[in-house]
Amino acid sequence: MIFIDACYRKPTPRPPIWFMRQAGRYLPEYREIRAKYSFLEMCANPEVVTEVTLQPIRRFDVDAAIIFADILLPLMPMGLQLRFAKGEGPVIDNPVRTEADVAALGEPDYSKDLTYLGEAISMTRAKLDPSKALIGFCGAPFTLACYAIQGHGGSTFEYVRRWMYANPVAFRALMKHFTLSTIEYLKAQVAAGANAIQIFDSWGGALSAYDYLQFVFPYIKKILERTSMLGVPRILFIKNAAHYRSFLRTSEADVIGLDWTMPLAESRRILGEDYAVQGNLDPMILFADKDYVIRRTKAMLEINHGQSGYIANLGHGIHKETPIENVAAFVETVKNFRHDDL
Ligand SMILES: Cc1c2[nH]c(c1CCC(=O)O)Cc1[nH]c(c(CCC(=O)O)c1C)Cc1[nH]c(c(CCC(=O)O)c1C)Cc1[nH]c(c(C)c1CCC(=O)O)C2
Repeated sequence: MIFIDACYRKPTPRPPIWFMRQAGRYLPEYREIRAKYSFLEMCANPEVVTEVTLQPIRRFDVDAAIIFADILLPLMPMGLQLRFAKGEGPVIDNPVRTEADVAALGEPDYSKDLTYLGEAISMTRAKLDPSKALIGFCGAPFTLACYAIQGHGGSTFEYVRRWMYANPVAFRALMKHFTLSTIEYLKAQVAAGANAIQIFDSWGGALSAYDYLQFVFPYIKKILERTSMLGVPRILFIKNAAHYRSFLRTSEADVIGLDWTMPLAESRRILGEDYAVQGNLDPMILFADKDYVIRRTKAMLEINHGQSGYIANLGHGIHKETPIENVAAFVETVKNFRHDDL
């Protein structure tokens, strides 16, 4: 699997490629299925999950599939009432507001809870070409806490930051709870057949470097420490984390995911030789004309010319209105890239 080789910084004939949110609404074949089910109904149906996970592989022949699920699913067996409201994104109707709320959270048991996810992973792995990796994933404790505390998404997470500083004991208890359950959640995904895992700290960039180090990073490190024996590469993606790069290299991740605000060459220098990197084309570039998409993709690849340990990806999830022909151009440009292209 060239994706796994690149995660471990082994040489590959070309960089592997997949992209975040590759199974989703920009695909007409996804929208067709989505018209028949709610999002959560889709997630709970292993046949449907297998089908939509494989859709981008069939269409673009990318090197890895990411299992169709959501970072917020594990909150449900903890007693948090999750729903996806039209036009609003995820909503939790009973957010965590007190220390007692944290103490009352259930501890999921993945031999009984969310078993559909393991079934979907095994089913997808069986149908996926052996040369392609299946990626499992989770939300990082801070991003999960953002939804659990605030009850919905946002951009600045002011309420979460305020709550964190006002209730540091409860905040740490919540982070610990999410950390322990996430370790079990990832173990269950690998046991079911996931070949790699990605930790999404989508809102992690909202803090100062000092506060991320104090309140958040120790829990990420714990997850990485406690999943090292699983024998699969671990990708750490923290959105808007340019100000954290100097200490990211103290984690035990195998791959660091970069968004488009973190220059590739500079990030590689800061992270050092021990990490592969993944990213980082701005997903909005896929709205440009096709020649520009190709040019910018080549420019991204050339930065990594001759270096192993690089996985081509977008800098965040693909937008639901992205023109498919530009997605195809992006993937083809990577798949046709050879070192002698320069
Ligand atoms: C923050 C976050 C969530 N979910 C996820 C994150 C972290 C990644 C990121 O930062 O984008 C992760 C996620 N969500 C989904 C995947 C599937 C795998 C893939 O990448 O293809 C993954 C990896 C499916 C999904 N998760 C969701 C959809 C859309 C569901 C639909 O069809 O309506 C999909 C395909 C719903 C979801 N779930 C979440 C949001 C904010 C939304 C609403 C998005 C929107 O409405 O634009 C929470």
